[in-house]
Amino acid sequence: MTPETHVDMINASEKAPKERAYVTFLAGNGDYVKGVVGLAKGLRKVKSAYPLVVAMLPDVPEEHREILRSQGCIVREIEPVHPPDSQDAYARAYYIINYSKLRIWNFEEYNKMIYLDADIQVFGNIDDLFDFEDGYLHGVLSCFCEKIWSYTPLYSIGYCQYCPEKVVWPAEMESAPPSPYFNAGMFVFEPNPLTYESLLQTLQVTPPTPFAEQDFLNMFFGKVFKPVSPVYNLILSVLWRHPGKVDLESVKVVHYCPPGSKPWRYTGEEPNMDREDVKMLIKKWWDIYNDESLDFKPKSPADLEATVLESTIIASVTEAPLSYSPAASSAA
Ligand SMILES: O=c1ccn([C@@H]2O[C@H](COP(=O)(O)OP(=O)(O)O[C@H]3O[C@H](CO)[C@H](O)[C@H](O)[C@H]3O)[C@@H](O)[C@H]2O)c(=O)[nH]1
Ligand SMILES: O[C@H]1[C@H](O)[C@@H](O)[C@H](O)[C@@H](O)[C@H]1O
Ligand SMILES: [Mn+2]
Repeated sequence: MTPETHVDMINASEKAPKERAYVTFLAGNGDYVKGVVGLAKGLRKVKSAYPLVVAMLPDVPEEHREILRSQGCIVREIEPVHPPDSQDAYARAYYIINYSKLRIWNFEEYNKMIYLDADIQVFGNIDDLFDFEDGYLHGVLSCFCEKIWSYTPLYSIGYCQYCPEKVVWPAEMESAPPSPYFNAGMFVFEPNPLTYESLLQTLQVTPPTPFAEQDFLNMFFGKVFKPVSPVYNLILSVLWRHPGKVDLESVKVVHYCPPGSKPWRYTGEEPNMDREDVKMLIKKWWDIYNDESLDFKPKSPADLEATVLESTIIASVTEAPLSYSPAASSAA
């Protein structure tokens, strides 16, 4: 290889130390692939120095993998992780999808990664999160105010981590206030084979709970969780549940979590979806998604080939496609 060709081949991912990457997760043949494309373009827009790995289940069609490779993503197939007990087919699909996320702890060639859900968009550079203290799992607190939490005693007394001072903890309540609980749509973690094995073994003796891997990860990493500012994962509903808590101007990451807020399915009909701030954030997501100048542009055919080559297959298991709808997250 001549020095010139080498210079030609350098792209953002090659300039960065190999051992850091963003990672997202994709399952099924539905429209979450649009979320991943949007995220890849968003990371490019804010000039992230690190590549985006897409951990995906075998049921993601080749056509979608191709779209992601052409957007510069590193495609990595993962084996589904099955929940310990048998549930009905619908709940089972929900648990398999969410627990499979645990495979990312096995991405040993990286020593630090930032996980982002596919329904997340970055509006500011968050590479600084990689420099947060090693040995901890960094994430943003969940808000307990949405109806999806109504099965918990927390919800019935109106307790939320965003305003703990609002509720005096009732003496008759059996338990103490919960320890800090993070939203599993964004977290900074360190892949490690021992942690990975321990995660999978612990999962096999842990009965599934409604928030699946989010509950599980909170339990598993409880002692090493460090909360970071909500600007690194603004759960959209915090805008109306805790107005004034987060300054939209300073927000770097938006999580289109509440029902009806996935930008690629947005109709504006669900509760709160007609708010001006929500409409503005939906538009900003589409502006990035539609911006052709943010498409991945390999500097040379060799550059494209390098991206494709990095997309190695970890494991391939032939399984019947999973059927899942996000509504299951509340029903499970
Ligand atoms: O059919 C699907 C469903 C989900 N996903 C992936 O799984 C992620 C999690 O799903 P949602 O974003 O729809 O879930 P929510 O953000 O609404 O719910 C929250 O709870 C979930 C578990 O109930 C997860 O922990 C999630 O990270 C957390 O933010 C998606 O972003 C996407 O990356 C798919 O690829 N295909
Ligand atoms: O904070 C969020 C929020 O409350 C969502 O409604 C719920 O889906 C998530 O699981 C949670 O982490
Ligand atoms: Mn999400």
